[in-house]
Amino acid sequence: MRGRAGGGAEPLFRASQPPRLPGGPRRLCALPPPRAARGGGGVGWGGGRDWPDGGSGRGGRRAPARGMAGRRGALIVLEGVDRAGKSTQGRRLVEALRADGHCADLLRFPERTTEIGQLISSYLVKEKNLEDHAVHLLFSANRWEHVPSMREKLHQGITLVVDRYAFSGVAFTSAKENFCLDWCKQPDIGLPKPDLILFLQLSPEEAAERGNFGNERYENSSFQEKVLQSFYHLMNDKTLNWKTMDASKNIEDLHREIKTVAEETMQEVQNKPLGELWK
Ligand SMILES: Nc1ncnc2c1ncn2[C@@H]1O[C@H](COP(=O)(O)OP(=O)(O)OP(=O)(O)O)[C@@H](O)[C@H]1O
Ligand SMILES: Cc1cn([C@H]2C[C@H](O)[C@@H](COP(=O)(O)O)O2)c(=O)[nH]c1=O
Repeated sequence: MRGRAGGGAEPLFRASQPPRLPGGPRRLCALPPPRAARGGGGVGWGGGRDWPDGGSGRGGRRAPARGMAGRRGALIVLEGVDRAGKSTQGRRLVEALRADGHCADLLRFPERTTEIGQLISSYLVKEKNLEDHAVHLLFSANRWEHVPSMREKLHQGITLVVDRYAFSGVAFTSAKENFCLDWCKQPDIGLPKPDLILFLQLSPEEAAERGNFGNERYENSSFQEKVLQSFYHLMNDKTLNWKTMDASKNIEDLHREIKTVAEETMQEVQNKPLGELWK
């Protein structure tokens, strides 16, 4: 995801966007407008929040605290090297899930609109230099600051599609000199555990041929190759549900595969408790 330098990411789903009225299944979640939509500045928290009747939820009607059927949403993470297509697929997935009548929101990390996120952004665009350990902890803090709203939404029945998560945090920092995977994982222990991690596999060479590669701090192929190796180490962890997707496929074919796996996962986990990462 590009074009967020200087803070102020553009919303992926604008609050003004009219809710979709699916012809398919009725939505199972109903909730008040997100804080981000009320307070402004939020990104990806489903400004296009949809109520079952297509209403806004404002105007006196009280929303239930949980999904109507008591089911939780799935936490689905997209990972991969820079330019693998995570943002493209994340947007497509949320659009498709919503069109099918599911409640789904898109979130991305780093979430550059918060104070921590703006500091991270200025580091990534090379306006600011930060010590490597410190920036690693900032990336993690940026995730933790969103945990309360993530948990709330998941328990309200909203599926969250997350563009990068703790795995990027570990893969990028551990690709630097003198960082081990174990140290890098520590600050993210206990985050909500993803139900599915879609690894968009693409060689750094192919990724570098995609749009605007080379502008931000980590965008060079030799570093991205080290990042890829770190991802492979993380993928050996069989306590996590990694699925490798061939990101060299065209956008539509890849989208269809991702949607199928995502829907299976949503079905499987809806009555299961949300886990804690690396615990
Ligand atoms: N399957 C694909 N085939 C060819 N081009 C693609 C594909 N998916 C995405 N792209 C293009 O590659 C570029 C990067 O895509 P996108 O922003 O989705 O990747 P990303 O993984 O989110 O990148 P980053 O992590 O660097 O923000 C965009 O120009 C996008 O249109
Ligand atoms: C979450 C996270 C990300 N990074 C790196 C990975 C990318 O190079 C940038 C973010 O770019 P995007 O276009 O906004 O996806 O930051 C990282 O080093 N640590 C992290 O925790």
